[in-house]
Amino acid sequence: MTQRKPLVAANWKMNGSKALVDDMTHSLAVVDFTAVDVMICPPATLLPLFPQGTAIALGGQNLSQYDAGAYTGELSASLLLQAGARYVLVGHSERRSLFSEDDDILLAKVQQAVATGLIPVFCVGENLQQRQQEKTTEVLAKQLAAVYASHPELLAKSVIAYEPVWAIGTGEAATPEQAQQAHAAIRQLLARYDTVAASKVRILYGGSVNASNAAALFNEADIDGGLVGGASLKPAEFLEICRSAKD
Ligand SMILES: O=C(CO)COP(=O)(O)O
Repeated sequence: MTQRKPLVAANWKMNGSKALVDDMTHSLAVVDFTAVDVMICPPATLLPLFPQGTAIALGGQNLSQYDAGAYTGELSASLLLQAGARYVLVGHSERRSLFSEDDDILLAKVQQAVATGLIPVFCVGENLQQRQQEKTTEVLAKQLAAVYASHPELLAKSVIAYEPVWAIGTGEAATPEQAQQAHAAIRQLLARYDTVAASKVRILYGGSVNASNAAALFNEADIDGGLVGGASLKPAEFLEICRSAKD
């Protein structure tokens, strides 16, 4: 139905090893990459350990808002690119809440990524209290506006990830209906800034995706793949999730 090719992305967070790089690469060799794009965001030190010349794309989990200089411990977009990344997560809820990344920082990060040729995967999502107070759309609107209202040209270069905070790492995924409703709202909100880009942008669902619930989620009209945490550390299960995504 859609012209959007699905993307299934792994976020290993602060997990993984050289052994997992090898196991995952081996396991994913059988994916039909004409039907789905697959991307892995390992810890940055593991990026160069992935073999070159496979169809698996790589991403960073975070980047600096600065381009170079005296920023001890930080990694620039250019360093990630040179380590093999093509994508980078920006604004994951763990970065927002645990590392105090605010709207201004996140805009700077998306700009750094795009200026350097990385595709930002911009993460948005409400927490439980916001959902219970029926503020989900309002929260999504504010998070998206922080980047795309002032810089609509960044949308055509982005991927969006909808990750409701209450579904991350809890085993309680959004239902396909809940997720589709949020994805449709995101697409509609983005259409304010660029209608064409909004219809083309891939919107991934993240939050307790596993091999049992992936197909039903990916089947929804505005869900263009997933951003998978815990289940992306298990090669056989992650392969199943990749296989659940079709055009
Ligand atoms: O945060 C996530 C991906 O970025 C989701 O994590 P889980 O799949 O472990 O819920």
